[in-house]
Amino acid sequence: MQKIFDEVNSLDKRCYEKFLLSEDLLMEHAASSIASYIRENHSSCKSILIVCGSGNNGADGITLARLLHKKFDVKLYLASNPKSSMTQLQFQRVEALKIEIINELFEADIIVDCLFGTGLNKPLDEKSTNLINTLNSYNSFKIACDIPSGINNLGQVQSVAFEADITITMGALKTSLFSDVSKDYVGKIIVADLGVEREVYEVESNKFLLDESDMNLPFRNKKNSHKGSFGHLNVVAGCKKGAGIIAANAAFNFGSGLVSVVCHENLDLPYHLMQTHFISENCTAIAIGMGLGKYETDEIRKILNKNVSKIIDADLFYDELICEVLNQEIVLTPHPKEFCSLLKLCKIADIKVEELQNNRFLYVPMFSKKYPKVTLLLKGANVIISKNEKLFVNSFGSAVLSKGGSGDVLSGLIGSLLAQGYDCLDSVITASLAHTMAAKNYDKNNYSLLPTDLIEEIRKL
Ligand SMILES: NC(=O)C1=CN([C@@H]2O[C@H](COP(=O)(O)OP(=O)(O)OC[C@H]3O[C@@H](n4cnc5c(N)ncnc54)[C@H](O)[C@@H]3O)[C@@H](O)[C@H]2O)[C@@H](O)CC1
Ligand SMILES: [K+]
Repeated sequence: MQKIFDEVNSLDKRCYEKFLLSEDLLMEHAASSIASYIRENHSSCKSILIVCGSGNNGADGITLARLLHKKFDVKLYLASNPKSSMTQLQFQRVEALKIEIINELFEADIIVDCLFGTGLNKPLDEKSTNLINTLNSYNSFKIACDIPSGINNLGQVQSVAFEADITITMGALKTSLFSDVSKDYVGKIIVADLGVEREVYEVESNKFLLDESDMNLPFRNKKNSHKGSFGHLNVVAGCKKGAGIIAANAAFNFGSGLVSVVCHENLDLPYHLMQTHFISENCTAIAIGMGLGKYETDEIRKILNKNVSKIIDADLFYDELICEVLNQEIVLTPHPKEFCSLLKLCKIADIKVEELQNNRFLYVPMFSKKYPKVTLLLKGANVIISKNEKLFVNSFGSAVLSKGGSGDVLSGLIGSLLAQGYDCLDSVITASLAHTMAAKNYDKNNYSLLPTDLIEEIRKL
């Protein structure tokens, strides 16, 4: 996993003070990283348009123009006059080289967006909005320097933002790149070193971006085993029984030795799933909430107080009963609307979904601080997992998963690992990665995925 930071100004400052690197040197490395990327990946392209603002993001762009001059047909567009001292210095350097400054935008082979970086501190005016809209309308390959212009430090987009194919971000990963809104703008993200290795530049952080290698699949490492060695998950099926059956099916395919669906009515289940009317004596984990609908409160309370690992989803986020278990080691997997209800029930905030979506990295830590034993997974374009003030982002999700039943599969995967003895955080991290990797491997199209297709891909991981 890789560290994520809310801000990097203090890390830049640490570089000046601790390693005696100058701002000029850092900027040279920033621009050099973009130049190397272009030389290595787009050597056959001819024209490059670099669009610069008045601050140091613009200065990165002006420096880049100098580095690529002569190798490519480089044109600089200055959206406003160089303001920061670094921008002015870099500008004098390109003037000395007679690099062409243009007043009209055009569809170059590559566009590099250096309009605003981390210094964006107010809404875009009409001129900047129009400029970004024009750049977005071009078919050029689009590179964002540090962060696509228009995304602020909270990962919010007020009107428009540059739609990058790739973002080359300076020094370290920033939280703002991983808001749900940012997902449509950042493209692929790579980190540029600023004169020292990344591990030297970075300090401690409690936020992490998950990599594929963080997925710890339940491969068997003991030969002497039987079905009881891999746990028994009970999935409580409610009114909408399909949800529970999907979860149970996913759980069985993800390695749980036994899976039972708990339901008072007799169900017609696939042969590998068992049915029980009450929680099994030997169950090692419970999944509850999906498709639950109306139910007997006392019965659910009894299940929630059973001393085994639990994953709770869906309908229970609208019931005050949930507040009774928040001091247990449990897993909660709400989508944004359910999380808003949960925040209200536990008196943290009374907010609408839009407010949450604009501030996911604010409300998730608030919840975790109040309930450190809970492992929370907030669904979204970029899934956020949090436990005891540590936060993990899974950015592998895609629109393929935006279908009914995907969440039930995820609950089943988490339940399966809990039943097999994983702790809450490990279950959630591995299940979430497996869920998104399976969706990524589904190669038909991005609209037709069925829960059964997803489970089929899980089987192939
Ligand atoms: N500090 C350093 O050592 C380094 C900084 N670097 C670059 O510097 C960037 C940050 O530079 P700055 O702090 O100068 O900020 P920016 O270059 O992001 O922009 C700030 C400038 O834009 C103006 N501005 C902000 N919002 C505006 C809006 N909505 N409409 C019009 N004007 C607006 C500000 O008044 C200021 O002049 C980073 O994103 C990165 O690209 C990199 O070169 C790496 C090293
Ligand atoms: K930018």
